[in-house]
Amino acid sequence: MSAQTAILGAGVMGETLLSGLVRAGRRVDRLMVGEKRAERAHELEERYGVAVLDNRSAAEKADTIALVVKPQDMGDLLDEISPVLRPGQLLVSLAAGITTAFIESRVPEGIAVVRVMPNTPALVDEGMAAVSPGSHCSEADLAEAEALMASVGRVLRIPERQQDAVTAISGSGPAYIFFVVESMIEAGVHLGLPRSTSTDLVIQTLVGSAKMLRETGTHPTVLREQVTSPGGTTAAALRELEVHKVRAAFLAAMEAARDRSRALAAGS
Ligand SMILES: NC(=O)C1=CN([C@@H]2O[C@H](COP(=O)(O)OP(=O)(O)OC[C@H]3O[C@@H](n4cnc5c(N)ncnc54)[C@H](OP(=O)(O)O)[C@@H]3O)[C@@H](O)[C@H]2O)C=CC1
Ligand SMILES: O=C(O)[C@@H]1CCC=N1
Repeated sequence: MSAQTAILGAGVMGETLLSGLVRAGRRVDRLMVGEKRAERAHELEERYGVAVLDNRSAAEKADTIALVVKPQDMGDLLDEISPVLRPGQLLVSLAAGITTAFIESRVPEGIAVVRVMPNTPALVDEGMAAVSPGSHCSEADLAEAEALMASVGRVLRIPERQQDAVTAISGSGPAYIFFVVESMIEAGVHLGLPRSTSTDLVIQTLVGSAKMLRETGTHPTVLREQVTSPGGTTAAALRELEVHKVRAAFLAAMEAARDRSRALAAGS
């Protein structure tokens, strides 16, 4: 992996990546952060002991540059750092919607670009990241981006045309799961359980179910059928979920996320 890595944009995702790299044992003197706000820069310096610079200085010094600003800010950021970029550097974009072609069109010819869709479980080293190479990207560049993301979870290599769908599934996915968890906790409270009891029950049920999926490799339909006793409680509940079209709602939600990712690519 390259000697120096810069993270430009230290919000939720940028800090998640930074903290993961530090946890994975990356030397902080090989990490830099680009941040405009003095207060936030101070906070990150205090918390991680990392050098916080202006974007241009960080980009100039780094071998690998992670771009972690909002999609709407990407054009301005690229215009800011483009004058100091040189062939041999690697740009790794974590932004939803933004294509490698867009980035390549804003930086000097020949710079390697990798597009990544990460997710926030990277904060606990259980991230899921999908990576796609741009047009000037070598196998070594792609491996470098994969190694960066592998420090905070699993990595999958995908064609860039699948990135908008991936964003809708694993990028936004944690939010859908948290929404389901919130809903189940509230339902437990409605049924008369203390909030803390309901919360414990729901979280352990989620963790146990996720572990079954991962460790047994059994299809979710089979696992669901194993819980569903004939004429029992689960069947009664699942009937309500079908009546309320929850399956169709998930499909519509993820189509909306996919379409929003495409719209971000178009600059809206
Ligand atoms: N959050 C998530 O779950 C995921 C996010 N992503 C992607 O990660 C990117 C960041 O998202 P997220 O972390 O949630 O957003 P945040 O708003 O939390 O973070 C963006 C950060 O970038 C900073 N920033 C804006 N402009 C610049 C600039 N020119 N130079 C340096 N820093 C800048 C912002 O500072 P300020 O607030 O001062 O403007 C903010 O701290 C997005 O592109 C998003 O699509 C991808 C997958 C999952
Ligand atoms: O909501 C968003 O746009 C970002 C991208 C995927 C998850 N969060």
